Amino acid sequence: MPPPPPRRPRPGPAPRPAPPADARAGALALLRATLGRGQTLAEARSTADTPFSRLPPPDQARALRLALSTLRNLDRADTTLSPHLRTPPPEPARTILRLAICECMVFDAPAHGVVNAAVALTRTSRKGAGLAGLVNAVLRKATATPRSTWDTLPPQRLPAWLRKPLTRAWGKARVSAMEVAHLQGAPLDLTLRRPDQAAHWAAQLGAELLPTGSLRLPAGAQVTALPGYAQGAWWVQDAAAALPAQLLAPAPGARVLDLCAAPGGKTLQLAAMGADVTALDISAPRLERLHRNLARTGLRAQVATADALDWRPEAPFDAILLDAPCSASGTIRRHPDMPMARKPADLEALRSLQARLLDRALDPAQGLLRSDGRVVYCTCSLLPQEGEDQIAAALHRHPQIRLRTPSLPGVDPAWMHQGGLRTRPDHWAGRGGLDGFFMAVLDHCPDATTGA
Ligand SMILES: C[S@@+](CC[C@H](N)C(=O)[O-])C[C@H]1O[C@@H](n2cnc3c(N)ncnc32)[C@H](O)[C@@H]1O
Repeated sequence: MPPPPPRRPRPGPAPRPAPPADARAGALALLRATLGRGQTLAEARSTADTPFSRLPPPDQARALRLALSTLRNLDRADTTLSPHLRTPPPEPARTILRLAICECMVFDAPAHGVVNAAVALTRTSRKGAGLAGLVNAVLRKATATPRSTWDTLPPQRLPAWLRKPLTRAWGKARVSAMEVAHLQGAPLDLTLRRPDQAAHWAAQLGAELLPTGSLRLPAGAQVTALPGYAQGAWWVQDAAAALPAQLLAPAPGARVLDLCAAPGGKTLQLAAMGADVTALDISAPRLERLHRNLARTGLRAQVATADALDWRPEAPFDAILLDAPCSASGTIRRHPDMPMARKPADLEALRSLQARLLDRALDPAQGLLRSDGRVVYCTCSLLPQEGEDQIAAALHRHPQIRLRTPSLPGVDPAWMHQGGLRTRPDHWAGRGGLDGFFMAVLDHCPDATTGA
C-alpha cells in the first residue's frame, strides 16, 4: 500500500491584527481593569505592558481623560444605549459602547469617527470580532441622541453601599448635590510654599486665590509646564486637603510627626512652615513620590518607612498629623473609580486601623506624643464613621484629650461639625467644589481628668 499523503497542516485562526495603539484602546484597557477587575485607575495605569502603558505620554493623558469621563457617566451612557439594546452585550462590546457614547456626548466628538473607531476596536479585541456589527448598529442610533437630552439625565448615582450611609448622615438632598459635584470633576488646586506670595502666584498663573489661601485653576492644565513648578513654588493639593496642616500650625522648629505622610502634600506644608518634620509611611513606593516632592521644592524632612502601629522614635514629638488611610470617598470627584474599586468589606478594616492609629498617636505612653502635645486627625472620607464618630469614640477612650474648636481664616462657619471641620464636594459649589474631609484638633492635657 502506498504511504498516505503527508497531512496538510490545518489552517489556524488568522492572526489577530495588533490592537491600535491609540488613546481609545488605552482608555478601554483602563476601564476594563477598573470595571472588570476592580482595580483602581492608579493600579491600572501602573501595570506594565498594556495598551495604556504602551502609549506615548500625550495619548496616555487623552486615554485617562476618556476613562475618567466614562466612569463619571456610566449611568448616562447606559440610559442612552439601552433603548437600542435588547440585553446588555457581552464584553468587550459593552465597555466599548459606553466609552464611545461618552466620547461623543462629553467631548462633542464627531459621531462618524467615534463609531468607526469603536467598530475597529471591537474587531481587534479578543472575543470581539463577532460583536462589531452590533456595536456599529447600536452606536449609529445612540449617537443621534441630542446633546440636550444627555445633559438632562441624572448624574451618576453612588452605589447603594455608599449612598445609604451617606444619606443617613447628610440627607437625600445633600447626597444628590454631591453626585452633581462628582459629575463635574475637580479643578486643579495648588498649595503655595510661601502663602505670603499668594497674590504674586495668582497673577503669574492666572489662578483664583481661594479664601483659605490655595490657588485654583481649571482642570486639565499641564502641571509641569506651569510657572513655578520647576522651582517648587507650589504643589498640587485639593484646597480641603490643605486645611489640616494649617490647623496644626506648628511653630518654627517644632518637632512634628506626619504619621501617614506619603505622597507628602502635608509634609511639604509643615516643612514650609519651618517645622522639624519626620514623615512616616508604610509604603516605600509612595514615599518615593514624597522624596521627589521634597527634592523639587527643596524642603527638608526626615523620612521613615515603617508601620505607624509599632514604630518608636528616640523622643516624643510636639505634635502629630494623622492623615489616616480611609475609604477616600471624599475624593470621588477626582477618582470616580473609587466606588468600583473599594468594597464595603474594606470599610471595617479601615475603621479599625484608624482607631488603632488614633490610640497610638493620642497616648503619650506609646512614645510618639509629648504629654502636652497636639494631634490633628483627618480623613478624606464622607463617612462619619471614619471622621466624626472616630473622634467621639477616641475622646471616650482617652479622657485626657480635649477637642479644640478649629478656627482658620477663609473657612465657612457652616463647615464646623461636631467639634471639627467637615468639608464636602457640594461645598463652594459655585467655585468648583471641595474634596470631602473631616479634621479635628486634639490636645493632650496631662492634668485633665474624666469629666473635668
Ligand atoms: C491618606 S494617605 C496619606 C496622604 C498624605 N498625608 C498626603 O497628604 O499626601 C494615607 C497613607 O497612610 C499610609 N498607611 C497605611 N497604613 C499605614 C500604617 N500602618 N503605618 C504607616 N502608614 C500607613 C498609606 O501608605 C498612605 O500613604
